[in-house]
Amino acid sequence: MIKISTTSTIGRVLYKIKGFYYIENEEKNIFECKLKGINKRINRKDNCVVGDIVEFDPREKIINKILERKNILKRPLVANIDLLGIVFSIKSPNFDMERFNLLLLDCFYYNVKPFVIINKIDLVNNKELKIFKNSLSFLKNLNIDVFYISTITENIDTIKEYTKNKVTAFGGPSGVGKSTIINLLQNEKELETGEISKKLSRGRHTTKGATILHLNYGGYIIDTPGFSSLELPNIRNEKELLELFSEFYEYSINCKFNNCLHINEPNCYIKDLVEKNKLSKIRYDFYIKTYNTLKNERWNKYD
Ligand SMILES: Nc1nc2c(ncn2[C@@H]2O[C@H](COP(=O)(O)OP(=O)(O)OP(=O)(O)O)[C@@H](O)[C@H]2O)c(=O)[nH]1
Ligand SMILES: [Zn+2]
Repeated sequence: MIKISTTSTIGRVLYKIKGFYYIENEEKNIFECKLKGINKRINRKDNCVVGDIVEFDPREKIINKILERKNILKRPLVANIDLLGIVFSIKSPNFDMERFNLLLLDCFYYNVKPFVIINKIDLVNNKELKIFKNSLSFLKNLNIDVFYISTITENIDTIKEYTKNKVTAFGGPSGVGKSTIINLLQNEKELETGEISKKLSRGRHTTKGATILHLNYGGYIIDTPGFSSLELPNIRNEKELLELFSEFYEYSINCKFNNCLHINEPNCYIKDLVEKNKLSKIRYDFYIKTYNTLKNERWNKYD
């Protein structure tokens, strides 16, 4: 058991500048602290990161302990995210299904709950929108919520409601409207908590890392939309890959082989379902492609 001194307080790391951590306590006061030596011993970048919930001593200005994390993302390096908003535009730039699936895979791998925002629907007609929605119908099987929006022609109150009292990060390709959306969510806040916002923007100019911002309607937002990787996470084997395709899981007990990878095996129930349009071919093809990439570029090295 670690002894907690009487001055110890719990707070969240909002941002980090040159070895100083800016921690917010429950009363929304911000404290500048350093990391206690013992926590620094292993010299790693992820010792203490933005989003960490920490025990700190406000008098000594020292972080004593980092509490267990719910999750940690690598890019941006942030911990304890409740939601990741995957933002794409339907057009301009065109929607990119492969990249979209890669981001979903990242979410499952890092144990972050995703939701999807398809922006710029003002650029298509009703028919095009309907066809597009159909191509993303597989999200329902994955229990992923999706919002079709335009920051120009619609208000985004549904997204405010959804992110209320949550820690939300946004990711997606360049130019899809992430900053526009974040600004719309942020705007009212500027008026009410100008003081904190001033402090935070000071941090923003001097740090390249992630920053967490308040939402006036409750909750936080990560303002570094750096989660847009095209690289596969470190999936170590077939089993780990299959775990990231949860929609296959419940059906795979019907495959002839209980270790079926749903590739070339006979009597594969998953392949049957895909042929009958009962499982998304888009997702299945992405699975096969990912499997092949990992097998050729990573796993065979350990054979
Ligand atoms: N037609 C249309 N344009 C939009 C919409 N939302 C944003 N835009 C425009 O799209 C462009 C890119 O928006 P940003 O918010 O800068 O996109 P971003 O995703 O933050 O881009 P990066 O900062 O490069 O990652 C801007 O010119 C916006 O005005 C929308 O709903 N419809
Ligand atoms: Zn199978």
